[in-house]
Amino acid sequence: MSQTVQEIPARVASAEALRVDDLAVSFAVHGGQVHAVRSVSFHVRAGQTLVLLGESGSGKSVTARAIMRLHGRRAKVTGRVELSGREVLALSDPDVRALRGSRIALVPQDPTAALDPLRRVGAQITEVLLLHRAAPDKKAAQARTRELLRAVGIPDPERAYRSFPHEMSGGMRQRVVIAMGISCDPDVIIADEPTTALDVTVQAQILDLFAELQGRLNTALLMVTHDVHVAADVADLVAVMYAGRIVETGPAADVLKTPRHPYTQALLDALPTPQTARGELHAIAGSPPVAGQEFPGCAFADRCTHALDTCRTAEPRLVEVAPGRRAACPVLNPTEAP
Ligand SMILES: Nc1ncnc2c1ncn2[C@@H]1O[C@H](COP(=O)(O)OP(=O)(O)OP(=O)(O)O)[C@@H](O)[C@H]1O
Repeated sequence: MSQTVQEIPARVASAEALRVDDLAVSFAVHGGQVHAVRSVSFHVRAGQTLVLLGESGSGKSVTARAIMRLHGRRAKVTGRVELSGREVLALSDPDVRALRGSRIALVPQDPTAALDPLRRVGAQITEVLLLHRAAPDKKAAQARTRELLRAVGIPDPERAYRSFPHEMSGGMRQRVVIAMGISCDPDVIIADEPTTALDVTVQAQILDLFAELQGRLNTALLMVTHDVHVAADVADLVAVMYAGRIVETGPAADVLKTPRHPYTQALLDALPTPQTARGELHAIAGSPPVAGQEFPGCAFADRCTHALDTCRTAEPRLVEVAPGRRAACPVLNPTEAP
């Protein structure tokens, strides 16, 4: 018999759902390699939300796609990705396909692209349930689809069930994609800028929905965003990315309150506040690195107000700066000489 969302047993809160170790992704391009992601390591436990935060081009989406093995043939991926104890990068293609949608689900930025425009919403969710054998038969899958549409806050699930995607608002479509994502009770949900395409009030509703579902389902959530407010809203842990690397990571409340890397500080300084007068925004000086740009030292040095000469020659390592917190800036976090 199929389970309702409320009936799904709670996962063990301390269980590690996703572990990424030393992930590196590079792309073969004309005349060389673009190193899009390097030395990325983190883990997310059941019930936790980790936000990958950074500007456009920092490597957030490439990281998310590599975890799901959606990186394409031109990419070279090294490192380890462990999903509930299974090594994803070593699995065969059919095994990875079986994992996607069942143990790990993706909620993309654009819900329209994730849905078939020619098929009714209910049929699309029912199909996912049957494909992954999450319901014993069609009737049970249809009943569970209605339950899922209700669980993601769609006011008239019956009508939504029979609707085509274009008959729904962007926010409702994103709820449908989330319903599809949680349909097989995955261990991990990856949400890649899930609210960027939505207007502000709908954004807040969708973030509330993620929080509510997390409380109920105890799924691990990896969210990708460039928006500090989104990170502050949903994250337990945050990993700040710059030029393909994590430059700072730790509990979101600490990292966003007392950042220990100049890039995180700059991101926070660039936020408008109710007191910010027009024209007074502190945009981060300089521009982010372009794809393929290589740095002998710290990639942020040219934009950093704290940079020393050594920052341009020696690559900073991510080191523990407080319990549970790591940052890759020896200038803000000097260690005592041996
Ligand atoms: N298929 C590809 N071939 C070559 N380079 C790529 C490819 N996909 C991504 N990149 C490069 O990898 C880097 C990281 O891209 P990524 O999409 O992860 O950034 P992001 O932080 O998610 O930003 P955005 O929010 O704009 O997607 C960028 O420099 C991008 O140009």
